[in-house]
Amino acid sequence: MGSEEDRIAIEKEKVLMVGAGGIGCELLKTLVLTGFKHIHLIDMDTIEVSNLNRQFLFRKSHVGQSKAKVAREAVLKFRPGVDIVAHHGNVKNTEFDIDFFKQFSVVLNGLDNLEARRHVNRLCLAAGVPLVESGTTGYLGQVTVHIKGKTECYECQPKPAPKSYPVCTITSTPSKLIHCIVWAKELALAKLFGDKSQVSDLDVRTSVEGKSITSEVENDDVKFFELRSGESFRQFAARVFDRIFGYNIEIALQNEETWKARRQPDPLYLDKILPNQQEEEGSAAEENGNVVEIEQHPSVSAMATLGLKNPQKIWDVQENARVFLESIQLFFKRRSKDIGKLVFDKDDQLAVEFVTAAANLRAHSFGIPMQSLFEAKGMAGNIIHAIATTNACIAGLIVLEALKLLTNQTEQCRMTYCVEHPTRKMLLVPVEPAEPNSHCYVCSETPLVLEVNTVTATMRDVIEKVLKRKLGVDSPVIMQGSSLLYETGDDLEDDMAAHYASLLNKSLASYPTPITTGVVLTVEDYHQDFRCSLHVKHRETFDEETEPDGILVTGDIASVINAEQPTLQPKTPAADDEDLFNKEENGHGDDKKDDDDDLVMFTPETTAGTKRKLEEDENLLKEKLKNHHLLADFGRRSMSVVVFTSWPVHREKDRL
Ligand SMILES: Nc1ncnc2c1ncn2[C@@H]1O[C@H](COP(=O)(O)OP(=O)(O)OP(=O)(O)O)[C@@H](O)[C@H]1O
Ligand SMILES: [Zn+2]
Repeated sequence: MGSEEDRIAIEKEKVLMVGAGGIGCELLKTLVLTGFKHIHLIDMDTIEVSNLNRQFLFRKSHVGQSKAKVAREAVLKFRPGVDIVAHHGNVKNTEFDIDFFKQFSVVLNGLDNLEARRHVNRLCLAAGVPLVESGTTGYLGQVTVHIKGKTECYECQPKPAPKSYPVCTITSTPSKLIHCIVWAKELALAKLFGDKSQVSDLDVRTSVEGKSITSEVENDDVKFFELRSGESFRQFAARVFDRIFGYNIEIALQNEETWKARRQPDPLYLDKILPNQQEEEGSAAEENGNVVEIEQHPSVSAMATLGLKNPQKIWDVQENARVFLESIQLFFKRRSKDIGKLVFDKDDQLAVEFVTAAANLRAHSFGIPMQSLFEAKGMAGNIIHAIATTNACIAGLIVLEALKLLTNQTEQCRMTYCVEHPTRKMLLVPVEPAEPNSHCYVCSETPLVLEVNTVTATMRDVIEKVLKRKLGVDSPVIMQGSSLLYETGDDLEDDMAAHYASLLNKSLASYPTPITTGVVLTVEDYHQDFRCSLHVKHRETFDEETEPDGILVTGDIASVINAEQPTLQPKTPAADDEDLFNKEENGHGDDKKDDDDDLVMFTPETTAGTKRKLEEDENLLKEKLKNHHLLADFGRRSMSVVVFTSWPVHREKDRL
């Protein structure tokens, strides 16, 4: 920072920080030490043990408390005079609306997921507040600056779509462990312990290609996965085991076509794998049957009760079977409050144990090598180990950019990329920000084309698969001309809510005014101050491999959403193939996982004409980055710089 004048100016500015995690802790400390005196801080999370190694404002005694509040208190201890307002909540909550954002001179993001980043981007655009956006993953990091009308917004550039897998690969023909992990996480775990009302187009029952499963069978299937009266937990677990690893595989084998060119899976039955073990073991043996309300233990572990100590050891089939049985029993005995609403969380030890065991058993059946819990957890949770030093560098860069913004030096602002190996002796590579992309559907309201089979797709499909998942819209209002087709909100009258709900499952073509080729839908989200128009185009068929959603959004964001993205992920200790880094498997992920999250992207041809510095560094940068697996297909597109967009979800967790 330059002059005394600047310093005094900074003291008056009010800034908003979003995220008090790895970057956020560093950022808050650096902000106050730089002289910022008015800071609002939003974080929705509470402190976990696994945060402590890098989120240095937190101590063991803080575990379970609000990150935002503890971070504030910790900083006030060494800078008591600073005015810090801590908000424990989701930045997407309606209390953080455009007016809330307008009170700040700049917004600084230290987030870990695409969904929240997009949301903050939209509010910053709406409020006209500049945004400094950041992300780290391992040694890599970036800080980007977004000023409405002057630079790209956060969404001007393509973000790689989360990896998705064809439904049939997951349900019928897995060939990699990640397919089995997706199956265990999204199907088996969800089916046994999740919200059964959630519609899923996947089922634990292995689907038989070419044969439709009748609703009667589906019904039977739902009942099958419920505890029967008089049945012990162990009997239930054993019944589920034989069904999903034995019977369902036998059914799948009946479809000879499927296995002509593939290795046939082996059905697994419990009496063959654990022939002498009919009884409960571990802690599950302490109580039997439908015992009610035993004390709930959120940290209960099947490994612990079975005496399996090393998370890096690959369990054999028997051990996987024992963990599978034990974890189901423990869920019923010690986690019964979670049953019916469980969602996979990488920090949930018992859920990770269940997923590891179920995935390994399925892998074994399909002749796929099994993995240790440590590796499986990394894959299921998309974990890349964080490095505190990278977070600290990135936080420093965020503050530098904020200072430039607040002292009228916006032309000095830079996007800065932190690389693993020096490029021209630089580990921090600065790039001049690009101008706004005139084809951006967020900041330029470019119309989009919605390609969909209007006879089979429903409005629910459009809302879930397109508006929420792909376009990041939270509370969509959908109009066709002047007719309102859908809206949400607490103030909605019951009869209107019922009316919209009744339409949700109707196909688009069967709407009162059919929604088919030529129709333009207008989508708005008032909270985000977002609007766009979707030009509907009926299309009969979609490629199951490349278009598993059966819906495409094209136009200028075609490359953003639908194109196959280069896989440029840095290697981590847990990685053995590209799938590891692509969360949101099979398109089923909730948005969180999304976490996730996008990884690396290129400046595509659509931005030709935008100004880019470092042109001369391009080749060098390419070479350097190639060396550590960052560039997969540099040749395919013309580009001037490599951009890491945002960061893979869940990072460092060394507590296994
Ligand atoms: N929508 C949101 N609203 C408010 N805070 C958010 C939102 N999404 C993410 N965050 C916060 O952003 C922070 C990101 O920090 P970080 O990447 O270090 O993640 P973490 O959850 O602390 O660590 P890990 O993912 O490795 O467990 C977290 O504290 C998280 O709670
Ligand atoms: Zn934009």
